[in-house]
Amino acid sequence: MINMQRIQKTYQNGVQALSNINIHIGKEEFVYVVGPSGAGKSTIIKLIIREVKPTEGTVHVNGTNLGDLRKKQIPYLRRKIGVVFQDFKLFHKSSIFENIAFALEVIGEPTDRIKPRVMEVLKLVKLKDKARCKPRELSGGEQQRVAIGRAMASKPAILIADEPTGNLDPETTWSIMGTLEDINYRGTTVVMATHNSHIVNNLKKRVIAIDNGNVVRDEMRGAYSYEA
Ligand SMILES: Nc1ncnc2c1ncn2[C@@H]1O[C@H](COP(=O)(O)OP(=O)(O)OP(=O)(O)O)[C@@H](O)[C@H]1O
Repeated sequence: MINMQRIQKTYQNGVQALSNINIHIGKEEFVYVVGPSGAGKSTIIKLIIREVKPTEGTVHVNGTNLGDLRKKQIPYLRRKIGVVFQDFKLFHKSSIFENIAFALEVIGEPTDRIKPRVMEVLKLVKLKDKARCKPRELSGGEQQRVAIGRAMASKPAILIADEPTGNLDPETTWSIMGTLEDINYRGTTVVMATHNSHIVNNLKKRVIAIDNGNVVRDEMRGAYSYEA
C-alpha cells in the first residue's frame, strides 16, 4: 500500500529532514507515526501525498511510483489518499454540506452522485443533522469530523492524519479516534502522526517512531516511548 525505500530528504535550505527511511505499510493497517518535534513526521506525510519529493529513494503508493507521476496526475493520487490536518482547514463561508461536496466537485464526480455521497459521508461521521450549518457553528470535534468526512468523500484507500487531535480536548479526542478506528475497520489504511502518548499507549496499534530523520522503532501494538 505504502512503500518508502531508502528515502533521504534534504530541503532547499540544506536541512536534512530524513536520512534513510524504509517503511512498508500494508493494506488496512492503522499506524501511528511518533517522534519529537522536528523529527521528520510531517515530511514523511508530505512525501506520501507527493507534496514534496525525496532527494533520494522511492515512494510507492498503491503500486504507483510517485517519482514517475507527472504534475497533472497528482490529483488522481489525491483521490486515493484522504488527508486530515490539526487545524481542520474548512471553508468557513460554506456549509458543512458544501465543504464535503466541494471535495467531490474538484475530482470531477458527476453532479448527480454528489448529494447522495455527501449524505453517506455525513452519516459516516455522524453529522447528518449539521449539513446546513457553517463550520463556526460546530464544536472543534465536529469540525474535525467534517474534515474527516471530506477526506473520505472520494472513498480513498488511505487516510493520512497529521496530528488530527492536536486542537481537541481529551473527550473529543476519543470520539475522533473512534471515528478513525471505524474508518479503518471498514477497510481504509490509516496513518496518523501524533504527539498524544495517551492515545498511542491506550489504543494500541503499530508504532513507527522517528527521531532525527530515522526510524528508531517499528513495533506492532507499540507504546509512545520505551519509558512509557
Ligand atoms: N519546507 C521546509 N523547508 C525547510 N526545512 C523544513 C521544511 N519543512 C520542514 N523542515 C525541517 O525539516 C525537519 C523535519 O520537519 P518535520 O516538519 O518533518 O518534523 P515533524 O516531526 O513533523 O515536527 P512537528 O512534530 O513539530 O510537526 C525540521 O528540522 C524542519 O525544520
